[in-house]
Amino acid sequence: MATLMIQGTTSDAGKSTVVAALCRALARRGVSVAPFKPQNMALNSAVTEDGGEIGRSTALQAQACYLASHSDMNPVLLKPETDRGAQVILRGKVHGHMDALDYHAYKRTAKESVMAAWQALENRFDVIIAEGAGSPAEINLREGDIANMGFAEAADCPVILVGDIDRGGVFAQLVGTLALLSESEQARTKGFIINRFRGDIALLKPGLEWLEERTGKPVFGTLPYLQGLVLDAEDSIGLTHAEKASQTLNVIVPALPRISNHTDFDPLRLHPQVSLTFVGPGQPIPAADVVILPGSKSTASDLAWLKQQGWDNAIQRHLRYGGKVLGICGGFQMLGEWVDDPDGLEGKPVKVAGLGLLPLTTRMVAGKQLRNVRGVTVAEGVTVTGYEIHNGVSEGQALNAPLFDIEGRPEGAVSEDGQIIGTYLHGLFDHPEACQALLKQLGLVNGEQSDYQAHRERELDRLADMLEAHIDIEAVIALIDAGASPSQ
Ligand SMILES: NC(=O)CC[C@H](N)C(=O)O
Repeated sequence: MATLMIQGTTSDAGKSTVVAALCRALARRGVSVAPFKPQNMALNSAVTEDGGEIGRSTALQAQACYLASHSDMNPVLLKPETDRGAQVILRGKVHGHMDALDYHAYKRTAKESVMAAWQALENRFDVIIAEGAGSPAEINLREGDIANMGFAEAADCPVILVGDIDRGGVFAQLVGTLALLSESEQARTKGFIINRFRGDIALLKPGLEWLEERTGKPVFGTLPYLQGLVLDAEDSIGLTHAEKASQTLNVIVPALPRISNHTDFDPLRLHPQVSLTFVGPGQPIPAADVVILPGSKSTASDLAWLKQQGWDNAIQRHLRYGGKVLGICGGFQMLGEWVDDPDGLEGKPVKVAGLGLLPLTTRMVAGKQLRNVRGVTVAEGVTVTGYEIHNGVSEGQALNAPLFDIEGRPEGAVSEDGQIIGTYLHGLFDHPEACQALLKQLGLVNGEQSDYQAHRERELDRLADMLEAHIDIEAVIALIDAGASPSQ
């Protein structure tokens, strides 16, 4: 039983990717390994096999280990609902809503859950690859920390620090981060990984030697910038998309302030016949074949945002021109007549008018619905898989014409003219046949099959290959075996 923690000098330094790569590299060598992220802040979540909710990036790392995901792999998940408050998920279950100050105080209690979850994993697996959050040098958040060094110290595990050279200033990132750590934290930091390097490594060499000399710690390797990597993102939306050979179906998605599970769209980003564009605030809304309203952590406030941006009128115009609209989860709720949140589960108590495109109303009720599902499309009987994460319960006539049949339970809605479609299912494009069938319903008549699951598996292997080629993995394994002993 041994734990290694990967921390980063900044958010988005590539920790999740390094952890996924390391997990796959070790798992395919036959090591019994599991991922662990003590605390994550993200609106992309997954339903675990034990019926809990964790960050998607951790669920992907579980897949990298050939494991089903488990709530213990990410015991604290913070899902921001406003700029200052978040829903706190503890070991897979909703604990409540807290603002930043309350949470800071609550961390001491949360730490017990974090350590209990880690213990449970340690009992099941030989190696745990833990992932930090943000940077360990956030000195204002250091007290009672559970996300980075607070966990590493409690678990007494070694740490590797990842710096992102693509942002520039990587030596300052690494040396500066180290300088801000306490002596014991510095000692447990056993070396570095430089991420996202492009160019001639010969030019970087003198810098790496300087870094090793200056800190007395090794650089385990320098990872290249990976082009076109599409894997479940932790939170931020990568707005670029590769050029497509033939652009057939133009899909636009408003980048809602509280968009949740935008990973639903990854299969579309990769699909050779789909051009997917996220439209941000203030951007003109381009002409499109399909508008998809994504999931939202705060349906009512995102709906207000949508109206402020003029999307309600744009969608009406889009429909008049024969376009189609798909709403997923929060987006589905927005398509109805009312969204009612009497207890303020997602902010303040409100009742707001929806877009009025489907005869249904939604009420937010306590007790989150969390489930992985499997069913068929009503139109063609094609297999679909997905998962549900929502408080809302919808009612109304629209539900009499469902989109899916989930083992006898009608799910979603299709308008009479087929222009407006809604569903609570996330991950609905993941299954290749479902993706093809749904794109057909959205207007792509001769759609090819695009297998996103197979893509994910290939990408994980590609990541592990890349890691093996550029990192001294034997040294990393030796570090895992040695633990946090004061070797340097
Ligand atoms: N995942 C979602 O889009 C959730 C929708 C909404 N916030 C609810 O909880 O019902």
